[in-house]
Amino acid sequence: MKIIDIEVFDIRFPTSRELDGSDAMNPDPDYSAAYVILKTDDPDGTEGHGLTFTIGRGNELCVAAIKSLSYLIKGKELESFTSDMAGFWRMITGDSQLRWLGPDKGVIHLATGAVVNAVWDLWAKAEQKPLWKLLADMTPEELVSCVDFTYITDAITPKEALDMLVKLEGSKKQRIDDLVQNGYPAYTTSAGWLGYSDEKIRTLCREAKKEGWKHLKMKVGSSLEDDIRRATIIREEIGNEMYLMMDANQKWEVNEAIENMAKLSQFNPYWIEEPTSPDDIMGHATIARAVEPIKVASGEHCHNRVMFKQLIMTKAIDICQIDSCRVGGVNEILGILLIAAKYGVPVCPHAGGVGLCEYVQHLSMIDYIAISGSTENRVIEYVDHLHEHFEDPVVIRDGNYLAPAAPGYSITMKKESLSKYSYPEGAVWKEESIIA
Ligand SMILES: C[C@H](O)[C@@H](O)[C@@H](O)[C@H](O)C(=O)O
Ligand SMILES: [Mg+2]
Repeated sequence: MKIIDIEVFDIRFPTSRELDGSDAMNPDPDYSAAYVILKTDDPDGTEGHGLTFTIGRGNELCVAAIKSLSYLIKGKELESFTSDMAGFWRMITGDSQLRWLGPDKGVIHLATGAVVNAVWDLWAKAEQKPLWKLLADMTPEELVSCVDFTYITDAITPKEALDMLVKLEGSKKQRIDDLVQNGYPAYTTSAGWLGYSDEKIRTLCREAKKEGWKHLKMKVGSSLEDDIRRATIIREEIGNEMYLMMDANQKWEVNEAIENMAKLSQFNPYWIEEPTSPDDIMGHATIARAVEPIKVASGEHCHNRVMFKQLIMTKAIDICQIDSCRVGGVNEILGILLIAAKYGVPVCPHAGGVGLCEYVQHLSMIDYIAISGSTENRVIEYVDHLHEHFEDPVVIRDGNYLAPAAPGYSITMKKESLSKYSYPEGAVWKEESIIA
């Protein structure tokens, strides 16, 4: 199967109108996707779809970067990539001129996420399997051969990775059966957005409890007084049994984070997420020591495996929050999952955004099946937005993600949505400019 053309779309959803997705750092996000379709010469019309997530302005930069990368895959056979997946990833991230824009960070790496994920989607569709199953059916050798170990061999070598996977191989089938039957545990962020009124938070918390959620995440980082008022409301509604997580979205100085968490500890938070700059490894380590037993979580703005390696090896984070497109797609994620498993750090993927729930369910599932072999202390984020735009949206039952069955990486958007939400020419945005 040859990739003969690449289409790229600038898709934006006006979520800022209702303040869905709002937090202390990002008060008015428009959940957006730089969306790519790989067209092939397959007579059945098989396509690979992928996206990278942004929150609105600047999405056009990711679109442009995807176009810049596209010459690396256009006209190539899918098999030439899948026969050496680590080599494919090195090729995409190692272009002698484009690499200068990163390496492995920023807009060019977000674009890499979209392109790499589209190739994985295409492969899974060609094999007629959901992505998690494509990965689950690989031998330990095959799975390890998908990972580029450049710059992480001090944390884990290919041989160590292989030994870890071989140990879990015999019990894989049991975990697959468990997943298919029961799904993978999730937590909800849908009630806790910062821009919601107290009344709305109250209602959504009550509903979340009724729906059977066991974990709920709220936003903090506005004023401490405000955070305390909102946490009081939330605990009143959800009681003391449910886990409550807090997310500061990088708002605080290191010392401020420690002081504020001392005050917020009365609400018994399970973790504090992104307490400070995502690049501040020492700062995270300092906070983690000071706020124990509250855990420190981070990763949605962690741009590559090398940063994750440092955060994990220095025990700066207790919870690793991979983001399916902030890093360069499935290959790099597998490397991070391996590091996290070796050092015993649970992975709880970030999924606030569009399409991220659809993506990360596959990643947690393969982590459970073949890499960490555990769901203990692990939950996938869930947000209740925009799933209706996908052909194969996530399914939640009793607070668990059910294993997707359709072939691919679950990221194919409906044609009508691609057209209606295209920016700025789609109907939704035209309406907006008429109203304005
Ligand atoms: C702007 C976004 O909605 C963020 O608030 C969101 O990704 C958040 O950090 C999360 O953890 O879900
Ligand atoms: Mg977050």
